[in-house]
Amino acid sequence: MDPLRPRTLAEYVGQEDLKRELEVYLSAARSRGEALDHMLLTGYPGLGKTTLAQVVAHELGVNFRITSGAALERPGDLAAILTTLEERDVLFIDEIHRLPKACEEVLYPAMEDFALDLVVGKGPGARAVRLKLPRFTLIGATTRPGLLSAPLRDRFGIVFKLDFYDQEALARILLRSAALLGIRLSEEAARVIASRSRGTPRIANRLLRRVRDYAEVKAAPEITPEIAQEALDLMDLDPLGLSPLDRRILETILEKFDGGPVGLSTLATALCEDPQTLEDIYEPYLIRCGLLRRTRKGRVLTERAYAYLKAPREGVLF
Ligand SMILES: Nc1ncnc2c1ncn2[C@@H]1O[C@H](COP(=O)(O)OP(=O)(O)OP(=O)(O)O)[C@@H](O)[C@H]1O
Ligand SMILES: [Mg+2]
Repeated sequence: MDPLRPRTLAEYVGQEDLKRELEVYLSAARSRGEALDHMLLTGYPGLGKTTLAQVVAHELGVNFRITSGAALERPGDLAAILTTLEERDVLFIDEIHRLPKACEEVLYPAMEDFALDLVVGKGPGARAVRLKLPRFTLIGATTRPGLLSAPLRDRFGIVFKLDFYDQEALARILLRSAALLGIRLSEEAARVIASRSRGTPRIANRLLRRVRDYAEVKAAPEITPEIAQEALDLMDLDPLGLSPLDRRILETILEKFDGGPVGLSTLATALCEDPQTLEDIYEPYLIRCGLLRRTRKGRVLTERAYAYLKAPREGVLF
């Protein structure tokens, strides 16, 4: 268990709009004594989807069952989980876009009618049996909502998209984590680490652990802004939190493709990286920083990227 994972909605930092809305649905479900409507969480890796699903179960005071679209191979795998759920439980399916079609079809009646359709027997004697399931809440999480089939997407009554966190929220997460880990971290130092965390709590917590290592080796009793800065410099993270690979992406588009547009797979080949990883892990933050744009023709560097790379833009003639 991740000791830094918030358990209650109050401990869950940031995502204020989402939390306000969720509060309403939680208290309505609680006061009616009903299961919460099915909920889909989308957002880039490390933004807190799994954490939020756990928080929901905790706030409802019900069991939290967790599985993943990649782990469910056959319909029977899913049926085995569904039949052990209790009334109002939360079933969390991570990476739900990876759920096989046959499992998805088991989910439709389960989500809609709280029923499990089974075929008993073989050949001409086979018959369909409908099992009643308890009313439960399915929470699906995905980094790639576009891959979900429409019938599945439409069965979620609540859909939330998690955003990147601002610096202030990340600094609060870092101060909370530091307190839990018994690390002395100044507020100023928290802001330094936050600024390089790519808007992502998981990265913030990871950087905190690395900075702590550095502080320990330097025998520093407290993480000051200077110590944090030195440790982050050592990791080769620049002021935007860009890693060497992020910079290589921008440089490659500039040097090999004249600033773009360049298609994802061509770019991935030039970088010797997996296109999926580029698209899911690296590009979103570059886009958020205003350094990269996705166009129909491919990826293009922005003015800001040119300034960042300190390369003069080819003369634009009017
Ligand atoms: N809102 C938050 N407040 C405080 N800490 C958070 C918050 N969101 C996430 N975290 C921290 O960041 C870590 C990553 O969160 P989590 O595992 O929930 O991300 P995720 O969106 O499920 O990522 P993935 O898509 O990679 O599964 C957690 O261990 C938790 O400690
Ligand atoms: Mg997760």
